[in-house]
Amino acid sequence: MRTILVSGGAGYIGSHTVRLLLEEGYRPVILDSLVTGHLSSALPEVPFFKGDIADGLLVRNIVQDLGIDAVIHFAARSLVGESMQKPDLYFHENTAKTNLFISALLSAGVKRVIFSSTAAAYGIPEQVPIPEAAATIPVNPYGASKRMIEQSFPWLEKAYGLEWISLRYFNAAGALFDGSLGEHHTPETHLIPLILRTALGRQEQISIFGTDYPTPDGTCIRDYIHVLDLAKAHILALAALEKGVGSGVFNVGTGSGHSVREVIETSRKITGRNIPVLECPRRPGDPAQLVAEADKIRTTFNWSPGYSSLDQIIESAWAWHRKNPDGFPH
Ligand SMILES: NC(=O)c1ccc[n+]([C@@H]2O[C@H](COP(=O)([O-])OP(=O)(O)OC[C@H]3O[C@@H](n4cnc5c(N)ncnc54)[C@H](O)[C@@H]3O)[C@@H](O)[C@H]2O)c1
Ligand SMILES: O=c1ccn([C@@H]2O[C@H](COP(=O)(O)OP(=O)(O)O[C@H]3O[C@H](CO)[C@H](O)[C@H](O)[C@H]3O)[C@@H](O)[C@H]2O)c(=O)[nH]1
Repeated sequence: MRTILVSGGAGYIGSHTVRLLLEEGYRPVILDSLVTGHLSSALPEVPFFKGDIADGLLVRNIVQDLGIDAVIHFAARSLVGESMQKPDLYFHENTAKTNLFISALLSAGVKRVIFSSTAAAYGIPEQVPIPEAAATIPVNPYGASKRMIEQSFPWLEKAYGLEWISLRYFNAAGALFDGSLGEHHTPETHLIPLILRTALGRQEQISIFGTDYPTPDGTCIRDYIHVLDLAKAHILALAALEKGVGSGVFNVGTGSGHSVREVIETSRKITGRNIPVLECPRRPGDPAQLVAEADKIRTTFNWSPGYSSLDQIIESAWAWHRKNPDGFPH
């Protein structure tokens, strides 16, 4: 049985991936500082270490004591707006700490890492759908902090034999379908949770950031990917590294996009609730369209999304929000 260290395993995407690792017969181990994560999202049977990825001693002890075979590295700060206000925080938390984390892993003998990257690595895309080979010119420090780590990987591969896969997620969304696990960020900035909070009457209206984009209905288009499909991509990436498929960068998206208005309309249909909207100016830094070209991950890993229709994404997210209007208790 392979033992996988999951940094950020008490966060949104990490907690769903831990569930899938268990189902697929892996032994996950969580390292999380709980800076944005929730202890109550972690299962009691999964070993949990509260600590920082930059704590080299702790990391080496975990690797040695638990016999870590590979790492899935989710732990990061990921608020684009905050990164514009505090770029140094993002280069410290995401870039510097990840570099320390990987050094500690390598010194303890762990060579396989799956890394959470982002569509923000591309910046404003020149073409949509966006292929992995597109230019990467991030337009915010968050995207830059992740891209710098991707740039370090080939050097670490050459020097130390690091085997790495960087997954560039598009818009992670959705939850477990039984409402037992879902998305709880504070502050919440993502579109779907905010729409569903509005459906629950927790906020008066949902703001639409920009109605004058060059898209069919004037609102931004995004490629929403169900968190379980995202989790599956990590499992397949691990298997690929085990088989020696080789390191590289992969988009994780469906290859098709939905506008903000479409997401609101589908949410009205699924919740049966009134969802008032407020049309607002554009949010700075939002590209009109972000849609993945997803051929590389489909052909290399034989991955395909199973739960990423807009209906399935919103149904599952609604199950979580309705059952847990206040999110996780701690
Ligand atoms: N949510 C998205 O749509 C999205 C899109 C693209 C990329 N990503 C990336 O995916 C990853 C997970 O995102 P998420 O939405 O689950 O975020 P999240 O905030 O829910 O989870 C991040 C987890 O990492 C932990 N953490 C942060 N810094 C840490 C540190 N220094 N040491 C130990 N633990 C630490 C937090 O406590 C939290 O549990 C992040 O790297 C994020 O940048 C997310
Ligand atoms: O109240 C809101 C919130 C969002 N939006 C719009 O909804 C779309 C989706 O916005 P999100 O904030 O949910 O997601 P982003 O596309 O901004 O961000 C995602 O993609 C980024 C890459 O650009 C990063 O990877 C980030 O971590 C990830 O959540 C955007 O057009 C945004 O302008 C609204 O209209 N109203």
